[in-house]
Amino acid sequence: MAVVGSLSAEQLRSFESDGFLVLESFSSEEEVKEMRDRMAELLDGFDGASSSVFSTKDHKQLKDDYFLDSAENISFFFEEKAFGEDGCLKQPKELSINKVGHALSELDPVFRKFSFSGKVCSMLFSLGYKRPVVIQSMYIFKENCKSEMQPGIGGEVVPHQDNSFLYTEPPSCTGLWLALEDATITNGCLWAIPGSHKNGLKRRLIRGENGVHFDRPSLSYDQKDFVPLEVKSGSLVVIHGNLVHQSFENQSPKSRHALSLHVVDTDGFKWVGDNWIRRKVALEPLYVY
Ligand SMILES: O=C(O)CCC(=O)C(=O)O
Ligand SMILES: [Fe+2]
Repeated sequence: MAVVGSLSAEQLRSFESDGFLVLESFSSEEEVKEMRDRMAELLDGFDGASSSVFSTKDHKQLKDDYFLDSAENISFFFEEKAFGEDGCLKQPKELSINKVGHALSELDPVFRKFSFSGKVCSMLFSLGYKRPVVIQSMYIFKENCKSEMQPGIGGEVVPHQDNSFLYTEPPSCTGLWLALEDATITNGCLWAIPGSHKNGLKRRLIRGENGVHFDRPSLSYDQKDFVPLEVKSGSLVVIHGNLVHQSFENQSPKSRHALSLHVVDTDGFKWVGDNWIRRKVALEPLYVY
């Protein structure tokens, strides 16, 4: 496949210097709607019987087979706050879901179409990818609860670097975060520390015999170093694998849907065996250069 790079020298400089880049109007309204409608359909078909709470604060559930198996299927994860003391959902399942993942790009035709699109490929080509694969794809809801009784069900994502979770030797992960709704400070937009990608990878999540653990304790970051990345629906945020980023709870009555793809290179880069994702079937590359 012939690919040409779509990023300008100025955009590449900005990415190099900040560790992130916002591409406005990357997706059209129709494309965004198609993905949102498709997710509504997938949720409709989900019975809620088999699922797992997902929280970045508590890594116990990562041991859960449901999570580990989700590397190669389309799984549904509930918000921590979604359940009452009786163990029942406090509100309809559409408002209780944290995310759906982690092989949407591989298995679902609508998300696959976006992931393999010419514009995604040419952007990755600009970044130097030779044989990129979407190693992880997820639809993040960060839902409001549409009730004044319990605002902010959409949970926080604590500060992290994506290379901690998706490690190649040498590191090659880039996050492609597509806003499927406007993301603002009040509904839990991304926040990042500009330039933090230059300070190296601080820790890794290791999959061992008995589930997963971090090899080092978490670092504390100064909140005043983070800048908010408020973006319009359809904007793509390109995230360097070592960039420190986070998001807060949704404190607003508006949801904040997003599609997050994580790409690694498979030409000259080795997917290490102790990553949480251990694929039985190799992924199809977006292109081969
Ligand atoms: O959507 C969020 O709030 C966080 C997403 C994230 O950390 C990522 O896509 O790498
Ligand atoms: Fe991330």
